[in-house]
Amino acid sequence: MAGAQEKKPAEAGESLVEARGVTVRFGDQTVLEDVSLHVERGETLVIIGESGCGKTVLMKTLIGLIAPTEGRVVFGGKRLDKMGEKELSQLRTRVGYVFQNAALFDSLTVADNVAFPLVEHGRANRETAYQQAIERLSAVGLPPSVMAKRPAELSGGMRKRVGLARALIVEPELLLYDEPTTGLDPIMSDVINELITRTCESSRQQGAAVTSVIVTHDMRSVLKLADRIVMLYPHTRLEPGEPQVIFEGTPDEIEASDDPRVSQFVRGEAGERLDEMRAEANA
Ligand SMILES: Nc1ncnc2c1ncn2[C@@H]1O[C@H](COP(=O)(O)OP(=O)(O)OP(=O)(O)O)[C@@H](O)[C@H]1O
Repeated sequence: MAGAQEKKPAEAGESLVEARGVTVRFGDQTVLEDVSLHVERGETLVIIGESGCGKTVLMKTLIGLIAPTEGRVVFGGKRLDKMGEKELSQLRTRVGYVFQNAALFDSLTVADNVAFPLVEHGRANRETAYQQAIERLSAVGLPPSVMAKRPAELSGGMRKRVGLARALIVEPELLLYDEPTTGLDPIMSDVINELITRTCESSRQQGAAVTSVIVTHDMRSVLKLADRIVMLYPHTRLEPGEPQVIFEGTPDEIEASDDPRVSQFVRGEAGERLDEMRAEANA
């Protein structure tokens, strides 16, 4: 927490990406309704909320992997819906995505997985990319012995670190993390959090502070990493007219929140949820 308070966004107030009145529907299911948020350059924004409330959908919408049904997304001052496929794919080269399940290619070695984005974007030949992959893997604490292995031969914590190395190799301006610690033991979770913190710090020291958006349920990660937190509430459980973003603020503010929906989540208490879920399942 102290660490989170000391951190300062590089250019506070300037948005890198903004969602403005975003609604996302899949068929007749509304996942997001009229959601607005901004991500400031250089900050670490953490998106929390219960499973299925639309956190991943929101994160994918921010980089144009999902197009909003209504509303718009503005990235670096430009509307995504006005960009062509070429411009969108160029924009995505500025983004590193650490997927929930690491999303590695099983048929490639660990080193080739990490080198892949550089080769794919034509930013390095295979040999140079491979050398850089080795450096990135060593920076996340993976020994040379894993380079030639296949992802399936690694533990979950190792795969997450490979996924992080692959996202970092393009030196992104925006890093998106989808549940980076899910499924890991507390020590390995903290290792991942420490790597995320160090990535932010070293980018700041180099004068090009990375902007990070992290989706997580893990309150330890939230309190350790967040400059700012946004909490989403499931659309199905909102009263008509209620906003879907039910909290926006700092780690200190969320701990002091008197909204029972927020404090219940922060404390990890089920409250009436089991009975509500049974009622929903029987409806
Ligand atoms: N491409 C898609 N097509 C149809 N429905 C989708 C699609 N992507 C997500 N959904 C639905 O949108 C809802 C929100 O999904 P999302 O993955 O954003 O939730 P989440 O808050 O990230 O959940 P979790 O914490 O469990 O990962 C879910 O009901 C999901 O089934």
